[in-house]
Order: sequence, then structure tokens, then C-alpha cells
Amino acid sequence: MDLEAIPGVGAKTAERLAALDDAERALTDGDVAALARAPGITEGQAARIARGAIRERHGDTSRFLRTDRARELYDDALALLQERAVTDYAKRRVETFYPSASADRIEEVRAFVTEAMARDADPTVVEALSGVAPLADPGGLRVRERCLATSEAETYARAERAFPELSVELVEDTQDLAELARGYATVVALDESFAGLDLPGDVRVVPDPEARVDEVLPERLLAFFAENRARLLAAADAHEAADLDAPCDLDALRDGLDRLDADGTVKGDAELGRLQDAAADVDAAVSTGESVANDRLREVIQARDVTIEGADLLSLVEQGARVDTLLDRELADEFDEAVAAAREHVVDALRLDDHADLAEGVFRDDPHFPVERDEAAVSRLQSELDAARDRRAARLKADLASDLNALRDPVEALVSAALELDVELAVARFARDFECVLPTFEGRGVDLEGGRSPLLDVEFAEVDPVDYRVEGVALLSGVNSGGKTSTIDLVGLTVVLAQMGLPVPAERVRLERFDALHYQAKSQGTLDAGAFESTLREFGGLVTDEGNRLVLVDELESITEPGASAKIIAGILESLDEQGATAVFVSHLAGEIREATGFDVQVDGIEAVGLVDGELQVNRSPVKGRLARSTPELIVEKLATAEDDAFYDRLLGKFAE
Ligand SMILES: Nc1ncnc2c1ncn2[C@@H]1O[C@H](COP(=O)(O)OP(=O)(O)OP(=O)(O)O)[C@@H](O)[C@H]1O
Repeated sequence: MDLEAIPGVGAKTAERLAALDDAERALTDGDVAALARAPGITEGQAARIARGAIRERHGDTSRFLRTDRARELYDDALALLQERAVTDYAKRRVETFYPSASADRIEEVRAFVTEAMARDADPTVVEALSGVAPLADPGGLRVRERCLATSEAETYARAERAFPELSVELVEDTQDLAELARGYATVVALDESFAGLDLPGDVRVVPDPEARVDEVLPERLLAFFAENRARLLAAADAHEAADLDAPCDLDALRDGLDRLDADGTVKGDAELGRLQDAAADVDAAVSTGESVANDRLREVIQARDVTIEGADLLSLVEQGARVDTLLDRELADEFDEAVAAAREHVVDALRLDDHADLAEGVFRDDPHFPVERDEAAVSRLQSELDAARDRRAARLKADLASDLNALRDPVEALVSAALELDVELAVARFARDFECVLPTFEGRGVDLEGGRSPLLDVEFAEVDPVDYRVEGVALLSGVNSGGKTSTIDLVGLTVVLAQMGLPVPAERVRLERFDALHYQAKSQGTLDAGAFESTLREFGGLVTDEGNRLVLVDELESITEPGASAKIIAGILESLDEQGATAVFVSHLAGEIREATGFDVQVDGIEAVGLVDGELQVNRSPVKGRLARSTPELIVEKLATAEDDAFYDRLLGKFAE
């Protein structure tokens, strides 16, 4: 796959993406999480790249959103979805939805949306989803009790690359290997030539370590599961709560995770616990053993009168014998008992069921006082316990790693499915919150029934439904604050959502599949000559552009003086009409513009149905073919009816002319 063919992907980004194992799949699936794992790619960039890849796949290279206001509507649509997504992933992933002119692309999203809308955003699912996130790479793992060893430079380099978590040692011969075995709990020799040697310590020969990672380095897999434990449990809960088919046995996953400690070690094994405690407590237990023996002996010696015949004393002194000999002669049984008590203490304290023989040697049998440890024997006991502990830990790790290995790929799918579920639920909740339907694409223009904009400054429940149909070019007139801008916002948002493939907030919508949306927002006051000229140039470009466009323009007359703007707008309308574009121009000068236009332009009106307590009562649905009366006209009419005054009648007469 030529990554640089994707819009927005240059050489540098392509190089970063190429570092991923599954860049092609991630691009095809729009998997923002996987793309964001590429070095130096943020989630925001990942979403843009995924969008570029989708465009590329559909040959969809034209820009749909042509103006700032059109882009704002798209941002608003995304925000409505993002507010309903729980995970950061889903918030980014919805950014891969974009308004498109491609029928294929729209259909692709609609297929997704159709399934999504059938989902139920149950609170327990939403709660579980809050703990789900893309799987993380633990990183920084270092295993110090094991090393790899080889005598070949090439194997050395390969092993260094494949196992950065382990030391790789270059050895020349068996002697070097034996030396290493003294410093490491396990040495994994990578050369066949070392097979069959009888070396002390734990030396194994594994010529193909990359194929047996779980045996050589089970810590890698365990660290992965330990790091991602919370996400995996949340993804498992989400599957159950949403009744999704899981790609693996969730009980086996939970059981495996239960056996794993946060630091990647195996927990809950009593034997390992015993060995760990014993190895840690050797010194303390032996010291206490010494005290036990010496306290006893001290007590007996103090309580004892030793009678010794002169001849014996003489012979002892002549032989240069130490008082130990006396101990042997007089207190042999007591000494044996004291040493036995010391050994028993060590065996009990360290729970040395199967290493009791090693504890024997810690205190010598020959009587001496004070009783002292035999350092060499203590050190043997210590290394034996350390080795037993490490062997037990390694075996447990390897066992757990082999159980979890079968789950390694399925958990990727498990988390992906949970994250995708969040995207689906965001769409489902959007559709439900705004009572949306999927629109139909047919005919010309846009036809909305019961459309309710979620972007208004009133509660959605208070929004009046709007019916509006526009085919060809139309002027939209209406009283002040009647809802003209809101109507074209609704039309624009509906088209943006529909062409993103999403459902729209209306009872029914039929529309033409447009190539582009131009939405010119109301300008803030009259433009200076330069700005006015550049606005005219924009319209110049617009009317000569190819393709079927939807053009929405809000009070263009405010850019210059009323007389001139009516003429200019009339000219623009004529050009758009000749092109067969669909256009709605909101204007307070609809009457004047109609006069100036060379064809019979459609004028629609948002009408006030009256004034109640000074408040306008408005019919929010534009009436076709009706130039709406303005607010001033309504007020004059009210005064003319209420007051018996010829002045108001005259003013009213002016409106009728
Ligand atoms: N469909 C609707 N349902 C409820 N309230 C609405 C609706 N449409 C508009 N409004 C309310 O009317 C206010 C004015 O709407 P809007 O700005 O669209 O009117 P306008 O006709 O463009 O006004 P102006 O003539 O001043 O440009 C909105 O801020 C909103 O509070």
C-alpha cells in the first residue's frame, strides 16, 4: 500500500506509519487507536489520516465543506456525537465520519448506523465502557534474573533486537557459560552447540527464542496483561452488559487476570509465597536460632555445679583443651537439645518442610559455646532457597503465560469491539436524543418534515418542528427573529449529517446528494471596499464552479447599501438558477430582490401569525410563495387597528403599495 497516496500523508508520516505491524489494516478499518500507536502520531492526526485513507479508498477527493460556516456546522455535528461518546477513542473515531459526495461512502456509514441505531445504550454498558481504552504497550520491562547467551555475533545482534528486556551475553566456551550460570537464575543458551552439556545451575538451550517467547520471556506477556488488566476487565464487562459475542472465554480471561499481580508476577500461589518469605528471612531466623540455643545453654550452665577431679583438670589443662571439651563431657545432652531447638526454630520459622536437611548444617554438631552459625551452610541454604523461589516463580509465570497466550490476539478483538460499541452507542444516543431518522436520497433539492435543530439556544424539547422544502433557488423572508437563520442552519446541518451517512433530526427528510455545501454566514455590518470586493470574488468563483451545490446565504444585503445589494443578490440568484443549483438566500429585502431578478424567483416566508402581549407569534415553517410581512409592518398594522388615527392608516397604506 502506498501510504503517501493518502491525502495529508507525507514522507515523514508514511515512515512513522510503516513502523506499525498492521498499518494497512488499521487504515482500512479506520482504526484510530492502532494508527495512534505509530511513533509521533497523535490521536488527532490519526483521525485525520484515517479520514484521508477512507477518502482515498472511495476516490472521494473533493471538498464538500466550502466555507467557514459550513465547516462550523460539521464541527457542531461532530460535537453532538462526541458528547455522547464515553471513551476518548470513540471521540476521535467519530472524526472519521465526514460529509461526502460519494454514494459508496455514505452507504458504508449508513450500514454501520443502521446497526448502531438498533443498539440500546443501557447505563451498565455505558458505565463499563468508561473503563475501556486502547490496549497499551507496557514498555520499560527489564528482567534481571535471566540472560541470553551466544557465541555468535550475528545471533547476539538478533537477540539484542528481539529481547531488549533481557541481557544478552557473548560467551566463548562452556566455561563462560558456567560462569554466567552462577550470576543468573537461568541462562538461555542460543547455540545448538551447547545442547547436551551438563552444567551446574539452570542452563537451557533454546536456539529459536523468537518462536518461544513465552518460555524465554513470559514476563513480556504477563506485563502486557498486567498493564491492561483494568481495560480488559472493563471490555469484558461491556461485552456481557451489551450481550455481545465475545471473541474469547471471558471467565478464562478473568481467571488469568486474577492470578496476575499488578507488577506482572503471579499471585495467589502459597508455595511461592512460602519460598519468598523463607528466602527473605534466612538471616533473621538463623540469628533467632542462635539465641534460642545460647539462652538455653546459658541457663543450664548457670544452674549447674561442675565437679571435676583434680587429675582430670590437670590432664585437660596439660592437653591444652578448651572449655568446650568440658561442655562435651558434662553437658553433651543439653548441648544436643539446644542445637536441636535452634534447628527446629529455623525449620519452623522458614517453614522449610522440604529443605529441613539444609537447616541441619546451619549449626554444627560438636559442642561449643556460644552456638554460632556455620556461614558456609547458611549461604548454601540461602542460595538453595533463592533458586527454589526463582524456579517456582518462573514455572508459574510460564504456566500463566501459556494460558494467557491463547488470549493475546482475542483480547485485541475484545477491546476493539468494545471501543467500536462506544462509537455505535454514541450514534444511537444521538439518534434517540434528537429523534432522528435516516434520510432518503432522491429527487432534487431538500425536503424536510418536522425538522428540529439541536443547535438552537432553546431546550430541544421546546424546539418547534419545521417543514421546509427547497428546490432550485429561493429567497427566505420573514419577521425579525422569526427563525430564518435557524432554518438555513437546520437545512445545512441536515445535509451535512445526511452526507456523513448519519441520521437527521427530523420526522422525514428527502434530499439530493450534493457535491458541495456553501454557507455564507451573515456578515457583521457593512464591508469596506476591499472586503466587499473579495466577497464578490468568492461568489464569482461559486457561480462558475462545477457540480450540484447547496448554497445557503444569510442576509448578504448587510455587506453594502440596500439598493446596491438587492441588484447584486439578484445577479447571483440568476447565475445560480442557470446552473441548476439549490440555494436559499435569507433576506429582509426579498421584495426588492425579487423585483430586480430576471426570473420568477421563489420567495418563501416565515410569517408572524400575530402579536400577543408585544411578543411575535411565529409559524416557524416557511410558507411557500409568500413574502412574509416584516415586523415594522405588523406593528403599524396593530396601531392602525387599535388607534383611531389617520396617520397610522397612511403608514399602513404605504405597505400595501
Ligand atoms: N424552530 C424553532 N423553535 C423554537 N425556537 C426557535 C426556532 N427557530 C428559532 N427559534 C428562536 O428564535 C430565535 C431567533 O431565530 P433566528 O436568529 O433564526 O431568527 P432570524 O429570523 O434569523 O432573525 P433575524 O431577522 O434577526 O436575523 C432563536 O434564537 C431561537 O431562540
